[in-house]
Amino acid sequence: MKKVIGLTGGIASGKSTVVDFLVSRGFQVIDADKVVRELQKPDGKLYQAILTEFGAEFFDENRQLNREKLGRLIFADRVQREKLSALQDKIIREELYYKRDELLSVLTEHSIIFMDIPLLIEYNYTGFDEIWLVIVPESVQLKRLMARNHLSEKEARSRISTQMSMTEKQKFADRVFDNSGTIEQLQSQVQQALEDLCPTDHS
Ligand SMILES: CC(C)(COP(=O)(O)OP(=O)(O)OC[C@H]1O[C@@H](n2cnc3c(N)ncnc32)[C@H](O)[C@@H]1O)[C@@H](O)C(=O)NCCC(=O)NCCS
Ligand SMILES: Nc1ncnc2c1ncn2[C@@H]1O[C@H](COP(=O)(O)OP(=O)(O)OP(=O)(O)O)[C@@H](O)[C@H]1O
Repeated sequence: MKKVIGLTGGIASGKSTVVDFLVSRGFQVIDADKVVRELQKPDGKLYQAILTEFGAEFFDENRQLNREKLGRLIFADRVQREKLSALQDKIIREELYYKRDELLSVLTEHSIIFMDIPLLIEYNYTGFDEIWLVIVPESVQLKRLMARNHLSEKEARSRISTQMSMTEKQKFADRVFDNSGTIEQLQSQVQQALEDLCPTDHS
């Protein structure tokens, strides 16, 4: 049987770090953030809608979306966040399911694919054999988010507060990975989960 695993977690929890490990192990991963970025390019399905609703000041001279500027706006303002979500959600969802079906159609029986979807739980994505969740204590999340995105503590806290808490997310997860330690410690938890999922492979 082919399996689809949904991977999720809060902002800067370590999903991409898990994805890097899965890819290094030869797994196919659909990365929602990357798919969204493709859709927001000038020839993508979201470009025109964002331009019309938010205006040219959110794009640079090469017609690339100024992600930092739009991010600053939407994470600080619930109304704008909902406006962006209403604009993008259906198209993102269709594209992710399309990519999943396309991938599944070319893979052999007993294949496993992963879908890294940050808002998987908040936005009610379905159709997974298992949901894997990466968690970190909020203090660690805050530190990593501030460092990665060059945000003030206030900005980082505000981004975290737009998402469901990790405690709440755990109720939906089949597997939980604690990323409060080193990357190697995270990888060994993922390795264990892979061995449980497909005992003969990837050991
Ligand atoms: C606002 C945008 C342009 C900012 O881009 P930027 O490159 O700075 O961030 P990136 O796309 O890498 O997202 C980083 C993280 O922010 C969080 N995040 C993104 N959008 C949202 C949102 N609407 N609500 C809560 N958290 C969000 C997620 O944890 C995501 O992994 C971009 O995040 C966006 O278009 N977001 C809306 C699309 C969306 O819902 N993305 C999540 C895929 S399910
Ligand atoms: N165990 C760890 N120790 C130290 N730094 C880490 C660890 N895991 C991840 N990081 C760093 O924390 C930041 C967030 O990790 P990562 O990008 O994997 O999270 P993410 O969940 O994919 O984030 P987002 O969804 O917001 O893009 C990155 O800068 C990453 O290098």
